[in-house]
Amino acid sequence: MIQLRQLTKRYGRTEAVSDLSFDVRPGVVTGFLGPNGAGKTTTMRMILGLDAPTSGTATVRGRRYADLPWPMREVGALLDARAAHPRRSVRGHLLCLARSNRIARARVEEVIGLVGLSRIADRPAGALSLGMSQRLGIAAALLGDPPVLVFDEPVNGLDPEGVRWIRALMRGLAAEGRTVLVSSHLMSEMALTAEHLVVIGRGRLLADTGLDAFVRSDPRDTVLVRTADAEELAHRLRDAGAAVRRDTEDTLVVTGMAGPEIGKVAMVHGVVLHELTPHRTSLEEAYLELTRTSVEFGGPEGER
Ligand SMILES: Nc1ncnc2c1ncn2[C@@H]1O[C@H](COP(=O)(O)OP(=O)(O)OP(=O)(O)O)[C@@H](O)[C@H]1O
Repeated sequence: MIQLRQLTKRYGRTEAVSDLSFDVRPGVVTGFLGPNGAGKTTTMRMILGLDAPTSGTATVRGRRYADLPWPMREVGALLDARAAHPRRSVRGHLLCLARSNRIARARVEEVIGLVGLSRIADRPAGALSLGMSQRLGIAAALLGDPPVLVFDEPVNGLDPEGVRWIRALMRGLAAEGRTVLVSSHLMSEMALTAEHLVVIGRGRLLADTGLDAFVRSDPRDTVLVRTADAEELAHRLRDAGAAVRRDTEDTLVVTGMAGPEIGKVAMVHGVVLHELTPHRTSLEEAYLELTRTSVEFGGPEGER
């Protein structure tokens, strides 16, 4: 479990993270979403003790990172895939981390196999492709077999095979009962990986919800209705409480009433329908709408 309470980080006049409170629970992948510059990396760095909060707290299993006796055994992280010393080999890098955290040598070989780097374990880290570096970063995160994992944009720069592999890995880790927090600025990516979503914009919490509830709660679902009696039906539907917009001569866009009820109203008033198509707001649309203002006003300030 990761817990954030009123977590705030200021850099000069920029408030990168503002009063952020949420829990990341075990057993599911939690997607941490927000547009560029929203504060995801800063939040993760505070969870991992790499940045000190201006105020508030971030704890892993009830303790601040600095108070964890064997941090790598409590929480594994992938923040910067190119963090390994470029001249050190894949195996050498992992052995070095294992030694300093009193992790058995056998575990190094295990994680090398787990991330599929066995064939290139003697290659220097600096000679790896971005995808291979990501795998090495993930191997390092898994080294201490930690119950909590934090991944910052892990699919960045990966080919489709690598992306599928990471998705399966994260879901597998969560299925083992671990706490998995993974950041992305792409809703399309999170829709395929996460069960729970935490969305932030300009450092503030915008949503903390299950993936399903995220779209279900959207009031902008519409039904497209085509009929030769558009005028008459629009009138009847409005009387029944729906919001109706006339799209073309024979097309209405109805909000606030589901397809079956619209059909019933039409039948009662003898209106023949030519089409009745529900349009569920997609995750992507709901996400864009939610973060719209954070992007608009994020402007140049949002750039590092
Ligand atoms: N070390 C720093 N010094 C000054 N400002 C910083 C620093 N680190 C982050 N910021 C600012 O804090 C804000 C949040 O940045 P952060 O990198 O956490 O966002 P992000 O959501 O991870 O974005 P991205 O998806 O682009 O990585 C930005 O406005 C950024 O410019």
